Amino acid sequence: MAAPKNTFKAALREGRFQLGLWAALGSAYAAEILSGSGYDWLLIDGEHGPNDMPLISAQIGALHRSPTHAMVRPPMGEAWILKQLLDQGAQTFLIPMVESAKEAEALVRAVRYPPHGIRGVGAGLGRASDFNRTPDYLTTANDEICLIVQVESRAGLAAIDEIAAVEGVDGIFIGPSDLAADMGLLGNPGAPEVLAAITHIFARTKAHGKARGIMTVSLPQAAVYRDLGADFMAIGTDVNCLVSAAEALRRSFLGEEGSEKRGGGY
Ligand SMILES: O=C(O)C(=O)C[C@H](O)[C@@H](O)CO
Repeated sequence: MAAPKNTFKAALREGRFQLGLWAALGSAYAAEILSGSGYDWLLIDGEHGPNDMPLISAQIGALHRSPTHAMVRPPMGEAWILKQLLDQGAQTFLIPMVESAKEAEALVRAVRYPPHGIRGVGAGLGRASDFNRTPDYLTTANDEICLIVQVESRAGLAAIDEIAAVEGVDGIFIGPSDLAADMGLLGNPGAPEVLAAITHIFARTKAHGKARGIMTVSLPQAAVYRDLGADFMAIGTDVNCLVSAAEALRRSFLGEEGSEKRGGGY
């Protein structure tokens, strides 16, 4: 019996758009609730959510046998944390702030077993191998890993072709908020200059045969990104959903008009 099939990676390869949601509450219960909401993937945010390894593992577990695929973002793309996340069953990774082919190549090695990489052998202790109940896990795991790197700075923008060309990078994900910030447009990810950069990154990513990803909490902006060719996209966050729904309920009961003001980033 082989490593679990990565349904998200397979969908991208078949050209099937994948709709996602950001999970930053740091709650396995919330992740389990959201797994029934019809999204193709859920991003477990270890960069901006109050997540540690036990919490991320619990969220991976909450999604484990659901139709919603777990995508995990570590705080940084470092081999030691990727090793732990892999053994906990993560198969799809979103790595923040990648700015060179050298960084991307190191990430590819970190998520693969030798001879193609440096991943330590320990999955027999973890969910990845169904706790050592998957006889062929070691020899089949590499192919079911999906590595997505974030391009979200001027340096990453300048290096997009070398990054997208790296064998083993399956997709490029744009972080509009951080990209805007680095472009001197903090809090304004919808600025024309940012859209121009996104358009270029998408075009070069497509040229290298890789998947194009992005996120937004604005549905009009999501339509623009979809028209630009996004292959996978998050259209909201659990935090925003909770805040907006709770405040809308209060206003509705009290008969209040209008909506709460939000900050520029998300
Ligand atoms: O820079 C971005 O935009 C992202 O990478 C997404 C954000 O980190 C996250 O805050 C989404 O809410």
